[in-house]
Amino acid sequence: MSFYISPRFIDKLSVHITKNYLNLPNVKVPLILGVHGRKGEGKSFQCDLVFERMGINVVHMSAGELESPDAGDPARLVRLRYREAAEMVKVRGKMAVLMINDIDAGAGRVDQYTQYTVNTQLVNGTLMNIADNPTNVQLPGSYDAEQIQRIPIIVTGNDFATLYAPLVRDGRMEKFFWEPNRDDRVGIVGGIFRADQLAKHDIEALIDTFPTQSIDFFGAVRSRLYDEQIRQLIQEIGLDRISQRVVNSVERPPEFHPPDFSLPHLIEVGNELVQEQKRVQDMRLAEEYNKSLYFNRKLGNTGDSSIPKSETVHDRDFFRAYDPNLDPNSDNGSTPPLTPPNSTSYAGQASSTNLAPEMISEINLILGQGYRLAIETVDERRFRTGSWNCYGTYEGDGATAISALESCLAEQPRHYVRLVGISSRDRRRMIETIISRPTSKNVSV
Ligand SMILES: Nc1ncnc2c1ncn2[C@@H]1O[C@H](COP(=O)(O)OP(=O)(O)OP(=O)(O)O)[C@@H](O)[C@H]1O
Repeated sequence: MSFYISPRFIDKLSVHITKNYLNLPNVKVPLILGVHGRKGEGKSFQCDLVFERMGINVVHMSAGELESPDAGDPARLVRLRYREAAEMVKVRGKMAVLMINDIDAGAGRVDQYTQYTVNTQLVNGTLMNIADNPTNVQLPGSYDAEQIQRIPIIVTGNDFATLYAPLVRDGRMEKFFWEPNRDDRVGIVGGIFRADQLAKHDIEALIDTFPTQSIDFFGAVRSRLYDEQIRQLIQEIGLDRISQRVVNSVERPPEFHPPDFSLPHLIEVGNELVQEQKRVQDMRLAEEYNKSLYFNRKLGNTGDSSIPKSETVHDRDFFRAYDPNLDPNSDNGSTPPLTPPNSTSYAGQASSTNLAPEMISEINLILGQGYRLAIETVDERRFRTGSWNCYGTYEGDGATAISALESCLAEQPRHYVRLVGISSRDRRRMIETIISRPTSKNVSV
């Protein structure tokens, strides 16, 4: 099947790779190309398509190989794979690249709670070292005086800010932020459905119905269409015999007729997937609620990169909210006790309330700390600029706050709603938690 590759993607990769094989006079070429962007937008997939189109060899590494119980192993493996690629060029007479997928998952440091291991340090150091001396990459225990072929390295990832900053600097890594525009999306999704002969206007309509979804989503929709026939096959053969029929059979492999590729059916299947994403998201919100309650209050941790960075409440402020004895000027990073505060339980919690228990707990938590509670809302457009409106502020009485929140959620179902705990002493915003997101649109996970 011939897939679509974005021309911008081909251009960036082909120029980077070719440039690394040329001897440009007095030009220092970065060895690493970092392709970063949202998950599931086709970074790795398109890299492979470009390599295939260029007819070049690839040596792959993945995030999982960048960590090991034995310190030093991953860094050694990076060197080994790099040298393998250099050897390939020599033997096969073709360009080769070293491709490291999802590097931030293996060598990145997400926050101060992610362990920065010896391996993380060594992998970052090794890549820096290779970027600085690409023709002199040695394996431990031996020294090869002969120079080796310079091999361009392509890395993909979601958030390069988690990588060691000197590795990402311009002389070592050229950066390419991959965010498909509508034309790219139409081309790529058209490629996914090419064999099914979907009309261009149907593809456009499908993309416009799910504008926030990544490319990966549309591949999953296509795959889901075959489920009905597979279910039927299992029923016909029997659950106990399906294994033999599929894996170890003298019969011909089962055949499937083209499923229903009509636009309404695609949208129906897409909506099912969105519902499942939402369930995952809801679970994650609950988990984050619990985690953030005791550890940190970074609003950006919900995975929604559109949350403005200015919304971040610093951990120290949060802990200070729980421990007023902490010196407000101290920045010594001393670890606060990880025990939850004694939140005053709100005795009048109405059993008839429609609010989720987490929302009630959040209200209790804020009022229990003696803070003023503010309910703030914002529509989807203004959410990106962080222009929240105050719905109301409440003090002391939990019942009033609960009924106000109920009214707010009923009145503004298409808005983001957050609860804010404000210190009465200095009016600082000590806690901010988004407790509701728009239900009308598909918010991608
Ligand atoms: N050009 C394309 N043509 C057809 N399908 C594509 C294309 N690009 C991406 N896809 C589909 O999207 C899926 C996700 O792509 P890929 O794994 O490359 O995303 P990614 O951006 O690297 O994601 P992550 O950051 O999560 O690793 C692929 O498995 C494939 O099904």
